[in-house]
Amino acid sequence: MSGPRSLTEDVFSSLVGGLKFDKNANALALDVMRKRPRVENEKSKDEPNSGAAKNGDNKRKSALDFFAAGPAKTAAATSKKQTSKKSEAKRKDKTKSKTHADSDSDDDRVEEAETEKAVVDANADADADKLSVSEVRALRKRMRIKVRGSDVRDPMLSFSVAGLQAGAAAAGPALRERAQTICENVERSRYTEPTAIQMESLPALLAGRDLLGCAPTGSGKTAAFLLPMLMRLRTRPTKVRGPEGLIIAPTRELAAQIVREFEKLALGIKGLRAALLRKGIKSPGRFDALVTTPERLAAMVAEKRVDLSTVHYLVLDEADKLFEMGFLEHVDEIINACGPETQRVMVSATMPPQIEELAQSVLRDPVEVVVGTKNAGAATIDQKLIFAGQENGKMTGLKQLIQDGELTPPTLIFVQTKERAQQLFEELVYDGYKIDAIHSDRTQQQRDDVVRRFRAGQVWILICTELLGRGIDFKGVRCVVNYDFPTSAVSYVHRIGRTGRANQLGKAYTFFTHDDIEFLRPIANVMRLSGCEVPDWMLKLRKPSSNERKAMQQRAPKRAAISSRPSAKKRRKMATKDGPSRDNKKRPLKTHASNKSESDA
Ligand SMILES: Nc1ncnc2c1ncn2[C@@H]1O[C@H](COP(=O)(O)OP(=O)(O)OP(=O)(O)O)[C@@H](O)[C@H]1O
Repeated sequence: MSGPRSLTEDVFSSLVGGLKFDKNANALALDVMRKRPRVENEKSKDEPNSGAAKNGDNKRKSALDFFAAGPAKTAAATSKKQTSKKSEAKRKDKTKSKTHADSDSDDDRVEEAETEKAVVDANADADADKLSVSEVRALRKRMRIKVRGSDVRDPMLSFSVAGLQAGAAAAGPALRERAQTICENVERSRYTEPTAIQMESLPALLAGRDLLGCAPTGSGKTAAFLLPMLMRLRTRPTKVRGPEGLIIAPTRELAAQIVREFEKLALGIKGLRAALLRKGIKSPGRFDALVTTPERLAAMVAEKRVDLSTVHYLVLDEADKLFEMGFLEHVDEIINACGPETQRVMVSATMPPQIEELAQSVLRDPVEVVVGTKNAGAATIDQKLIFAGQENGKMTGLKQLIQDGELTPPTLIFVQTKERAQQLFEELVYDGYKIDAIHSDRTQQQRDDVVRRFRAGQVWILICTELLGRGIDFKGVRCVVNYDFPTSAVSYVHRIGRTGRANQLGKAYTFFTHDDIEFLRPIANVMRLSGCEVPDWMLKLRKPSSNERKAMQQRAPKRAAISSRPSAKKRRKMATKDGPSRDNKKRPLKTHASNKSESDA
């Protein structure tokens, strides 16, 4: 008997040979296909390829507007800001009178009247911020925002109590206080204005819509889904009822970071708590929001330790990664366990077309937002390719970069495997750099410790694998080095995206050898789309076939070990010819700085 196809099967067929997505087999997907109208608010095609490199400078400039505080504000936006100030003053008056009413009486009718008044006030205040249709169109064009979907709301130009409350107007005066607290937290975080993705996501998500958001690395997608979540979660009695919000991320490191961001933005909101789902966690259902990796959650659902039927706001962060094989089966289970009414949010800096189609199939009448050029690197990153000839040329090249002062700390160096992370660490640790390595072979405590010390500036160069490739926000990272060539353009975009975040400038160096040349073109293409100079010959290289690309993604190429020591064979030869081999000379004890704390523990 053949049952309905799962998402896993669908993605598998898409990965093994063209997308054969069976919409009819999936009731939910079928429903989506019937219901989803496709109204184009803006031109939806990506920028044409030609001329992109020529216009690189202009593109970089306009792309910097992801953080709206950029210099080129439209007159419209400025005048609306003044209006917004007026409405904020009005709002303060109203808040005063509201507080007065609250303290004077606890009569239910007063409470009801207040609810209605607050809703009307919020809408009126939000209306004061309203742009005309042509202003909205001009703003989106200037900020390179494309929006698709039915009944899309206007962008939110400022973080205001009225704006936050108007979106979620149904909830009444208690929410006004919450919106006020959120705005204070936003201000404390020094978010002066919403970024492009936040401008569009907030109104849609506050209104309860599903959303698919694609915006460059470091452009504020986390707050784009967290702020509406904070407005949409209900404060509840203390008894255990199950989480209302759920955020899935591909790595524990990213999940932990999202919890920290939640706590920062929710500070002072009574009764709203988020937790990282850990093995030993007691009664996870008592938290309002859970943040987790798919495997951990699926395991706990299977053990019946978490019930997801209460979830009404589900986020898939780094959604395209979560729809890849290995994660997809669990993600599929999680989406089903949350129930069909859950609001679904998917965001990422990259969204390959076949994954996008899959993601679309689980969204209902979504608003789609694309900021900048899809699948390109952030325009704040100066990207460079370095030809190293052979494998051992990379070490020479790296040391040269260090000597030339190009590796401004804090720096991240990406390699393709944990073994190579260890090898590179052992090569560099003797040179006296404040260096460490993070990969999946290290214990969770070591990983947490390394991340903490890197954030604190105690580690200047951090060697890492793809484990840190997605979503991690180390604010000050000035430089990223791809010591090993990334296995896909998507991986490249995310790796280099650890720098150049939040409108800061960053540098990215990528080494390539003779063997990497066959996969150079997709990376050169990303660079061109991001507005960087690339030699013409790279863009004219043969395009790797989709099978070659898939093979490369699944298995990184074999590379000679990173070592300045001669190979074992050479050492044996040297030992018989020249007496004792160099290997017999004792090297200093090699330890990670954090191994100490591990053995101390
Ligand atoms: N409105 C804002 N103004 C200024 N800074 C902001 C704003 N929103 C977010 N940020 C900051 O920008 C940085 C990047 O944000 P975030 O980590 O959400 O990026 P992202 O888009 O999720 O990146 P990635 O694709 O790599 O996951 C963070 O340090 C965050 O605190």
